[in-house]
Amino acid sequence: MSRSVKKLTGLVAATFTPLTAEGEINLSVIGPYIDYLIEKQNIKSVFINGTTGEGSSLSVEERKQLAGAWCQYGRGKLEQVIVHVGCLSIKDCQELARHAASIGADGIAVTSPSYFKPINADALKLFIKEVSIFAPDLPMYYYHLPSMTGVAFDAADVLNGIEQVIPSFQGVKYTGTDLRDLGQCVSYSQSHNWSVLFGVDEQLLGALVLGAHGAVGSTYNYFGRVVNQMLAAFDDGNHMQARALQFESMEIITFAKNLGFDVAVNKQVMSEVSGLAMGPPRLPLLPCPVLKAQAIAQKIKDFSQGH
Ligand SMILES: CC(=O)N[C@@H]([C@@H](O)[C@H](O)[C@H](O)CO)[C@@H](O)CC(=O)C(=O)O
Repeated sequence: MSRSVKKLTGLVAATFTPLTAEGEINLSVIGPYIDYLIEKQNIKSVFINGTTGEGSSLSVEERKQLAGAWCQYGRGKLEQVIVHVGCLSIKDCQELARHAASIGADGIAVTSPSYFKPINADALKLFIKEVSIFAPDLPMYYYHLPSMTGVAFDAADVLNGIEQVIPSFQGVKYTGTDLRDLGQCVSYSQSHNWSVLFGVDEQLLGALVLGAHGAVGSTYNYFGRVVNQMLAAFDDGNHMQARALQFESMEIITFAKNLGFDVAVNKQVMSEVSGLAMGPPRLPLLPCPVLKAQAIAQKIKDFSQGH
């Protein structure tokens, strides 16, 4: 990798993909969405086309158009646009990686394929390497997501020695709850100056204690401003304050989970809280009843107003 790397830290919003009522991608929302994240949520970096963004339900062409719009409208406003390029076909991953490099993205991330699965960490490393060579100058992040991919070998095993095969490797987005494995990722990353970003929003404080450098998550879209206060309290050594804020976010997420909190519900919640028209989810996800989203959104608004 030739250019110097901006280390990815702090809160990163895993963005939703705006769709029209007819189910087509709605690029007109991206500009106002970026302004909303910066002005109302104090969020300056995004992770697009991931789980929250229904990336696996989008065509390669749609993913390219979205990545193009995020990079175009985010230029000079956002600090980092990370493009998730994970797909079942390595050819699609490679095409998306090459495209991300051509539009000036700041990094790419890849999940493990989840239909034909790698048989071990070495096979997954090889897969990530074969994607990375299509964007050799872009920081590459492994997106560890065992709950969705079913690929559950330790992320630390994937990181171990990966710098020898992928010079552009820069860290891991860890969406899992195994704190032993997470800690080992942080430990290994230290000597490489890589980033470990945590992806379970309701457990972020535990990950910060272990040394995570930031977080990528859906809830930072609508309460990132308050979670930034939690990060500041933690950095100041005010653990009581940090814990109180994490408890409040836990309570909201638990409330939402008890109502059935999938990406479709989450997307409608974002529309209710932000006023941006995120539109429906794409099948197989089903639209969320508005009253359910409004109940969750009200909790979020109360949380935000209280801070
Ligand atoms: C499985 C899942 O969707 N996890 C979310 C979390 O932000 C999650 O919505 C939150 O912790 C609430 O459970 C993120 O990690 C996903 C994410 O970063 C992405 O959209 O790629």
